[in-house]
Amino acid sequence: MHILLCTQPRGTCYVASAGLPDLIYSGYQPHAYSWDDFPPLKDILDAVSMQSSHLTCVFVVPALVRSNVFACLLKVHKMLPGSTFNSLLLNRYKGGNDYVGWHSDDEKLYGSTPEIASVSFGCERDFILKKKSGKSSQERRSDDKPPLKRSRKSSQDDQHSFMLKHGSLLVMRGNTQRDWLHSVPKRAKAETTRINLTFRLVLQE
Ligand SMILES: O=C(O)CCC(=O)C(=O)O
Ligand SMILES: [Fe+2]
Repeated sequence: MHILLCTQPRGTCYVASAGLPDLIYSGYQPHAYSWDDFPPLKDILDAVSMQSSHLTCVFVVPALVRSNVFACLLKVHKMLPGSTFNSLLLNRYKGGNDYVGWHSDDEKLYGSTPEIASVSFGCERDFILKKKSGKSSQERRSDDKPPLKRSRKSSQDDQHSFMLKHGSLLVMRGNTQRDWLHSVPKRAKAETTRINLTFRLVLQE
């Protein structure tokens, strides 16, 4: 698999269906690879988005049945029966120095209430949600400023920390992007690679 490496503090790769508006965030405009460039990712997309009546089709694909990925996709599908996605931002954290800074995925192309299904593989990492301070705060992805502190759920319920383990599924929907920031901070003890797949629906113009 080709991972597009740029100046972000992790590897990223963007895959999207043809004809969608470009994704631009924090000054980055990643090249949109085609699903056909990555057949395994296309299988994953199909599994995540398919209708339940077609679910059995995937069971007969031996490569998927054997893989942990498949169990994960079933989880996504069961939890989000009506959801469809047409783009994927893949993140690769090679070790504890790789991170994503505080941001919200509130780009216009996702609409006002984006649904993001985030599947994680490999090294477990903390994922932190922090309530935005201002009512109309639009703090953007700040990859140049790593979150410094190990966060715990605060007494004001304005911060929550989740350990995203291998095979975990995290879903952000509703007003999550409007009201909350999230980050995956640096972690000295995270020595191995983590791959994170975030499936999103880009609205057609
Ligand atoms: O790696 C993660 O769990 C989060 C990635 C993320 O927030 C993003 O790609 O927008
Ligand atoms: Fe994000």
